[in-house]
Amino acid sequence: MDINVVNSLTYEDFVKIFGSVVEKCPLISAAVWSRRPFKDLADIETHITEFIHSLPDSGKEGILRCHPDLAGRDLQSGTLTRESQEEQSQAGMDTLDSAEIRRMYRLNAQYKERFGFPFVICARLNKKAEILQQLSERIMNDRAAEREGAIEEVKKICSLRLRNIVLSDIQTKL
Ligand SMILES: NC(=O)NC1=NC(=O)NC1=O
Repeated sequence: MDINVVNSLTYEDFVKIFGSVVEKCPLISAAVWSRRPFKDLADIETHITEFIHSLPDSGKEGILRCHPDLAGRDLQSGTLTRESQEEQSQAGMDTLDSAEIRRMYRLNAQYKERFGFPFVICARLNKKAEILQQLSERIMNDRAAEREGAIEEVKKICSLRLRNIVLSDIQTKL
């Protein structure tokens, strides 16, 4: 996607294209649009990261609360966003056996109970064994450390979704 095209997008089209790079948080792209013109894709990512880091803890936790559980209700009922569905399937969340599903439900519930926001990890960079391992380890963290770690995962998810948008645009052009 040519950066000059991106820089000439109306904010409606910019949000339509980039609004889902942070799960269910189109506000972030709607805010970042004002920072155009962007030098390149990395520049958009930098502005998104800066926006997220500028938020108070409550704002960061709000972003985390917009994420569906891994192997949770939304996956079971088929109501995940397209991006989340692809990411969770790729990590094998849709092929867990009943014992693994029960373990994910239990650990996700315990994690939410402790922190008041859901466990978030970049599913594209982890397979189910690693996800279960991370969930059972990270639940022991203190809240501040866990909030920051989870936001780092949101940034990884965002980075991969941004790249997907650019790549899919190039593919439609070819
Ligand atoms: N709770 C989560 O970590 N959810 C997710 N991580 C991803 O990479 N995609 C999701 O839906």
